[in-house]
Amino acid sequence: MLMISDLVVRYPKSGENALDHVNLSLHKGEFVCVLGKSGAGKSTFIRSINRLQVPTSGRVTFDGTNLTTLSEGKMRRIRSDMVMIFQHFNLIPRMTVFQNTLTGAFGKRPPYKNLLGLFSEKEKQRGLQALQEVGLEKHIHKRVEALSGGQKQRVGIARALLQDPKLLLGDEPVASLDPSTSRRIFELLKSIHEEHELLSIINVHDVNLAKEFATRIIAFRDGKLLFDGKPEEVDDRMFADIYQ
Ligand SMILES: Nc1ncnc2c1ncn2[C@@H]1O[C@H](COP(=O)(O)OP(=O)(O)OP(=O)(O)O)[C@@H](O)[C@H]1O
Repeated sequence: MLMISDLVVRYPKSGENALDHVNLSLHKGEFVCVLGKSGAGKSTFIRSINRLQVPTSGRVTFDGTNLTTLSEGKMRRIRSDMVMIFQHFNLIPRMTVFQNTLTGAFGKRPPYKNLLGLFSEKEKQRGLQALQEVGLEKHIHKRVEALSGGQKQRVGIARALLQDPKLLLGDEPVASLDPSTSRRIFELLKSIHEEHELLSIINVHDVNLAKEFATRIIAFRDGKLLFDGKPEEVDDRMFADIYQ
């Protein structure tokens, strides 16, 4: 489903590659957690997949389409199959839970409808259903700025569901949350992943969360792919290698 071939990212004025000749093949149904110490390249990797970060060289192929050479218009269409969950939620603070959730449908609608904020009954029904899935149906009319961090991330996930994605990307989605809330968010992500048969690729700092939820773990060190394997293969020695 997703092929990463010889991917290199070098930021301007940097003497080193943030991602250094990475090769990976990732499949539908995999819940991939990405590990690595700060600066290892995790975020650059996630952002290169949906071309928020343009690769310096190499290739990202999604469902048979080479994204690296795609025009911005075609990329926008492909991006509507990909969704990103962010550390700081990226919600619109003054809008309600319901309004924020409905913006998830924007990528698949004509722009004038988005400008006018017109939503069909079917879209509204889908919004409500997504909020039920994340357990926020009682809060639909609250402004998101009044919510806790965990609730905000649930809105982020409901919004993602409205997009009906095939690929879920998470750039440190629990880094701003306490340990028990983080665990609940991972439980939710995993159940949504299974329910909607996604490929999920999620950066996480907490190795225990990765080991508990991932079906596959990859780890970067200095931009290079250091590990690619099963969660139980991340033993103390590998842990030390990743975080040395
Ligand atoms: N916009 C940028 N301009 C220049 N260098 C950058 C930029 N973004 C990241 N880098 C550098 O690229 C390397 C990889 O950064 P990246 O953010 O991908 O790491 P990370 O593993 O996600 O780190 P963290 O866990 O701290 O978020 C680092 O050396 C970082 O300093």
